[in-house]
Amino acid sequence: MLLLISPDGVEEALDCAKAAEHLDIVDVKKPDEGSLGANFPWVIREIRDAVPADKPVSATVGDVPYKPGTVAQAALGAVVSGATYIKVGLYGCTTPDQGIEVMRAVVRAVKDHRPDALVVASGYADAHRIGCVNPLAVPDIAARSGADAAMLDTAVKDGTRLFDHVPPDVCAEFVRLAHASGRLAALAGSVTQADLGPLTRIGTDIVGVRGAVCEGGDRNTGRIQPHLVAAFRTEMDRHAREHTAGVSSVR
Ligand SMILES: O=C[C@H](O)COP(=O)(O)O
Repeated sequence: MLLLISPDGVEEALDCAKAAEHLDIVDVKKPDEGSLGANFPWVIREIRDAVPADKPVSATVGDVPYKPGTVAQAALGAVVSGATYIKVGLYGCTTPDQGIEVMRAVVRAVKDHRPDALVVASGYADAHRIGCVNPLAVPDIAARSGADAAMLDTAVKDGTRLFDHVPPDVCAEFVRLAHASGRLAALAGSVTQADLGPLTRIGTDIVGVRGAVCEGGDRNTGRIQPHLVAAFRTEMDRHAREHTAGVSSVR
């Protein structure tokens, strides 16, 4: 499982750079503009320059409306600015067809410019609170639009967690559906170390984290702490080892 960490700007990205050996992807967002709030192009560029070249930079395009042209242009802005994972939060899409239309436009805009960039279709575990597409529709939206990954995050950051809205067995189905069409499965939403056991067991490819590696566990008032990133990774590695040992002992 890969660890994606979301700093809120250049200063925090520098703290991520100090913990670079413990993380896999640096994810640029602007939390005060929403769960998947988009940051400025120059911030993406500065963060790309600040983190080691072997660490991919991801950028969120926003909690987007059902406006395929607008979103495609924003996605192109993110990839031109140096991000190679482009995440789109399908906030304003109320049906799978709308999600597919938006994501097809994003895939074309991104891959025309940079074919090796990865496009991530993100839904929300608490979709019922905002009226957007059902979480289990997201893997199919990713598959039918040509996106590379299906993701879930929480839309409302009020302390409720991924598993409060989509329990582990449903997340397992999400991962299964994503894998069945050859997509990666990414999960996030106030994930803590306590969630790493189930996330590992169900085969999650990428876990996205911010609050759990911020001072005081607070994604808004706390800053990312390199030692918390290291501790999170240690716990991920422990679960990965235990899972591998468990799988081989039942063979
Ligand atoms: O993409 C990952 C998100 O930034 C997760 O943030 P969070 O752990 O504070 O919910």
